[in-house]
Amino acid sequence: MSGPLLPRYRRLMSVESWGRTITGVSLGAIVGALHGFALLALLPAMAALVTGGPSWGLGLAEWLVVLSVIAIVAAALDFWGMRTGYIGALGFIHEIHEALGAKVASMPIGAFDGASPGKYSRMVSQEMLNLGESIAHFVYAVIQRATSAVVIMIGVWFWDWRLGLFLLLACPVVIGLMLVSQRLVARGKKIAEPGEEELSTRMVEYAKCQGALRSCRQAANYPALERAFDTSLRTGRKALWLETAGSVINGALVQVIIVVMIMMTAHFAITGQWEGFAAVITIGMCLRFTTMLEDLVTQIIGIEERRELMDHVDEVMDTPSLSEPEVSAPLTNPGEVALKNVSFSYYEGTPVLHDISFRVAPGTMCALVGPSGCGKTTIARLVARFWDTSAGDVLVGGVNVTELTTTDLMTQLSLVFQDVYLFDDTLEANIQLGNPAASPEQVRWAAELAGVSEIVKRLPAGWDTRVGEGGRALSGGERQRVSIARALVKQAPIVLFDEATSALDAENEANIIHAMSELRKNSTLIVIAHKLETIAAADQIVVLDATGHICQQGRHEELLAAGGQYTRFWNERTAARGWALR
Ligand SMILES: Nc1ncnc2c1ncn2[C@@H]1O[C@H](COP(=O)(O)OP(=O)(O)OP(=O)(O)O)[C@@H](O)[C@H]1O
Repeated sequence: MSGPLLPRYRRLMSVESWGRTITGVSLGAIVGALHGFALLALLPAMAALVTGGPSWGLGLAEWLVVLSVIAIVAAALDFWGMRTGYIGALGFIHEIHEALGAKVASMPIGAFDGASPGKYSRMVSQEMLNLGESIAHFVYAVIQRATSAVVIMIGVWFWDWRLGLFLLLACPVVIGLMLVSQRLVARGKKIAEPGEEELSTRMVEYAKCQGALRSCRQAANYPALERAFDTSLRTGRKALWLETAGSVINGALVQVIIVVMIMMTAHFAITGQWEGFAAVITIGMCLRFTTMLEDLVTQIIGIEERRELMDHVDEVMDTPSLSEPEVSAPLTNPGEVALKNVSFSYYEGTPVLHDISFRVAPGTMCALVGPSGCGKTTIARLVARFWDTSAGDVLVGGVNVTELTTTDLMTQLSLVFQDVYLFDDTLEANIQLGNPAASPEQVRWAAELAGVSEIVKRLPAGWDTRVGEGGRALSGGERQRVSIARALVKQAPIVLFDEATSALDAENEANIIHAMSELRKNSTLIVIAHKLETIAAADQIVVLDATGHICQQGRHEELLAAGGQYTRFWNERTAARGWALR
């Protein structure tokens, strides 16, 4: 979504907050009009002061009363308007957090692919505050200054038509130059932003990958970071030129208006068309008017600078949500998983899976095997509906996953993947996440079985140790054990298990075997299998070739007897293991 900002705010706000914002902005417009009237009233008031007689029907004392009343009323309305506007903006900040949270929860998991975590954290922290500030402060100020300017431009005709005409003619020039200046600033930002983003990503990468960089002797001069620095410097310079040009146009514009106004007024005074005092008053008024215009431009640029933040929010809000039914269709065969003629591509035109069909009966174990990159993990992701298929159907419990609500689908599944993310909380809390209703005994039982208790013994604060963001205080194997314990407490009818590719130590290996046999008692298991023992023990093996087709399917003995890709795969693996053991 693009276009005027106010409607974009509108769609993200509750009726209440929007109402407050509109009240605030309307009060800002009234205050602006009063400021305009006050400035205009200064003209006859000054005339009355100089001549000692009435001007526009009122004497100096009366004009002073008028000015005082305007000042008091404007100050009171200004306070009220700003306060209401700020309350509206605070409501907006609260609501946008909720709206983004709800949106993120309804987005397909695949939509997060490639998005840097920094993008979301920046959006919900600094950017939200800036957007709130924009509506509370900048929009209010723009409306106020713009109304003042309009009132002055109209009112000045009653003072002197020549001045009125000048302001009227100056207006399109002002707006035109303002737009040019604004465009230049915005263009500068657009040019600089990708370079800045790349630089910050490379900086994080540089810090995180120090180990790898040092081992490659690139720690001091990491080429990707140097390139990012150069690009950022180059685009930053370009942006600076454009922004400076914008500011110069802006400043020059105000100066030109001031000079022309002073020259006009001086001309009227010299040619005797105006009294000397009238000329001085007019110059004063014109100076104030130009300051007002300058202010207006600054506020508009402030809003424009925040437009980009609204683009970030809209990008998330416009991401299509996962379509799901209000109520799930009833399961016809709990525990069953079936894929029917499933094809899938992450990017159009580059299919990863082709016409995949297989059925895993409830309570059985299916091993997915095949060369790296053939699509095994993708199959597991489609079962969990991280993405929707390009063609064909995925059925869980006998029902198409698109006919289940996300909550109901997730109730059916436990996911034990390799890239386990743990929350910065205690181990207990991380396991309990699998089933918040699990008793402490159940959590300990799962922890014991998955080998988490072993980890606890080694940690300084035992069960109370926090595992750090993402679980960085634990090794990869340990994190997977926590994930297995989660699956054990959840006791979901179906478990999707991605076996570790790396060699595990004997302790880890034994724990995983135990946990798997426990899971197998009550659940259907789909394992992305790497260990020969797991593969041989499966009730069914689905063999994929490098192109993402199923090339063989059956039990271990049948497949070995049939020859072909599975036999080659098996022989290679057993040979490799034999080689490793010798
Ligand atoms: N999020 C993604 N976006 C685009 N392409 C992807 C994405 N995830 C995987 N792929 C690509 O899809 C193909 C299948 O990947 P997948 O992870 O399913 O393979 P795999 O068989 O599980 O591999 P491995 O055994 O090495 O884990 C690969 O070519 C991979 O590069």
